[in-house]
Amino acid sequence: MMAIVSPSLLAADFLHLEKDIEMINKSGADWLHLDIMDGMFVPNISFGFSVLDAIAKVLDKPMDVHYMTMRPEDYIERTAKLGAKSMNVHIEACGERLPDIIRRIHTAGMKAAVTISPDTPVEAVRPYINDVEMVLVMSVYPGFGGQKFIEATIGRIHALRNMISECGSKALIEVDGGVGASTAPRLVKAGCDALVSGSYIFKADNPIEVIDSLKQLTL
Ligand SMILES: O=C(CO)[C@@H](O)[C@H](O)COP(=O)(O)O
Ligand SMILES: [Co+2]
Repeated sequence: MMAIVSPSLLAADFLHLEKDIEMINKSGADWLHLDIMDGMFVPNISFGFSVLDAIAKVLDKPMDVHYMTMRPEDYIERTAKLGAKSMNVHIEACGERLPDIIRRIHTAGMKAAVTISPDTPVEAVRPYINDVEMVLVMSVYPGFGGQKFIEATIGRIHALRNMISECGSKALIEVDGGVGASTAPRLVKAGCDALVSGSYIFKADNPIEVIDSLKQLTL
């Protein structure tokens, strides 16, 4: 099976977003990854619903929305209204509200992904592993694009892959941060199903070819 590729729009040219969305539509990308930040959960602010609404009108691919916010549950219905495929919420932000948030994401008709930052043990997702469609593993500290890949992520992906098979879960593993030519093949080998990649794709001379090269990585 080919890797799922989800380009992260954070690295796009925000003055010419339409051009980048058209490129994504033409490309072999499976999803479009959209990073929402609130300046509280992470020390940065990205973009909000006025931008998401505009994107939704021209985008042909499913939206993979990554909430780096303290209260993602406040936006479940609006995210579903956009037509988003999945909502990725951080375990560190949701705490004990997580089971209810997962239920509400499903009721709104979306797939739910539980997301873990680099310092959160992989074991923290075990209680939810049969309830979510995906686990998003951060391979950088969330908040900014263009950071260096944290090598310890490879071991974390192996551990998560083992947990998923032990528990008979169908959850996909997605990885986010510093994914490029030297890291993507090792991540897929370790058991990743889906690769989020921002700078490596959008800063390339030929982003469509880069997306294809990531897709060629077989699971
Ligand atoms: O969620 C985030 C950052 O917080 C990511 O989705 C980044 O946007 C990935 O960018 P690169 O590391 O691939 O440049
Ligand atoms: Co992201």
